[in-house]
Amino acid sequence: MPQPDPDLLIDFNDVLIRRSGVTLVGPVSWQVELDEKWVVLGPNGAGKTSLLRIAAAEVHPTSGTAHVLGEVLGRVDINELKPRIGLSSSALASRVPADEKVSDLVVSAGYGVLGRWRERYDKVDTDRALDMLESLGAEHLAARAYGTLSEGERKRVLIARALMTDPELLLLDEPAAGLDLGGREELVARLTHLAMDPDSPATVLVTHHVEEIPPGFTHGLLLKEGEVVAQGLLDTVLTSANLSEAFSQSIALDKVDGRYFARRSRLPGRHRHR
Ligand SMILES: Nc1ncnc2c1ncn2[C@@H]1O[C@H](COP(=O)(O)OP(=O)(O)OP(=O)(O)O)[C@@H](O)[C@H]1O
Repeated sequence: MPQPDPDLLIDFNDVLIRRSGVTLVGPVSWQVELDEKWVVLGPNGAGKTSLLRIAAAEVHPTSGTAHVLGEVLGRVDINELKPRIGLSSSALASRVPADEKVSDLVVSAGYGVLGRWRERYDKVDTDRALDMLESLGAEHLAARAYGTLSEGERKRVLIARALMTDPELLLLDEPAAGLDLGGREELVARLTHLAMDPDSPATVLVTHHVEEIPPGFTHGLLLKEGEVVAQGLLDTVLTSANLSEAFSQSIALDKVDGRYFARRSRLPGRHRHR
């Protein structure tokens, strides 16, 4: 087996997941480098979350080779790998107890647990948790119970938690899902700030919507029915032709101030008068 490239945080070669004889995603070959911010985009059921779960070291591929942070999945102790990966997902969100205090939820990531674990945490850790909350505009929520937060506040708190361990790789699965316009725009602004920070980790953001892509993201992987439609630099991947192929309808795409906006386009000639 070839030696892992130290500059590649994700290095998948012909990775495929099959369950009950059905291919969920793959074969996908995909490389993510140190300073890259990727968007994984595609319609419902395209295999985005399945791919992200391999990157999060939560599942092994059925076939192909997956290196994550230079380690081969299947050979490395996943418990050693996980603190190096920051993950925010709805699956994780649904496991947070409603009475969990926000500051405890964030600080406990540093101890590799969900929920309060120690009676007292080290001051350096509680300070860092507050810093992470502040970077997501959520420091005022530190003393609140998680169950009392709005959807947008929960998303930002979970991203603060994902950043707590200073991960080498940040994985965000549909961070804007369920947010209203204001909440989405607030989150996009925070993620833009993060993406522009030269010290921020390599990031993979999964979404269905091009409107949720923060400026500063560099690369895209477009999936349809488990297969790659296009991948590479974001502007070359996000085209009307590629989106139309992925979403199986004619899509028009605009880019304004670094943001993307998509809509269904009229079929050619349909509106013409004879
Ligand atoms: N354990 C499983 N057994 C069988 N099929 C599964 C399993 N897990 C996922 N699938 C199927 O695999 C396909 C890909 O699912 P996945 O969640 O990766 O897609 P997705 O692109 O993230 O979708 P969405 O945008 O709707 O969240 C879907 O058709 C889903 O029903």
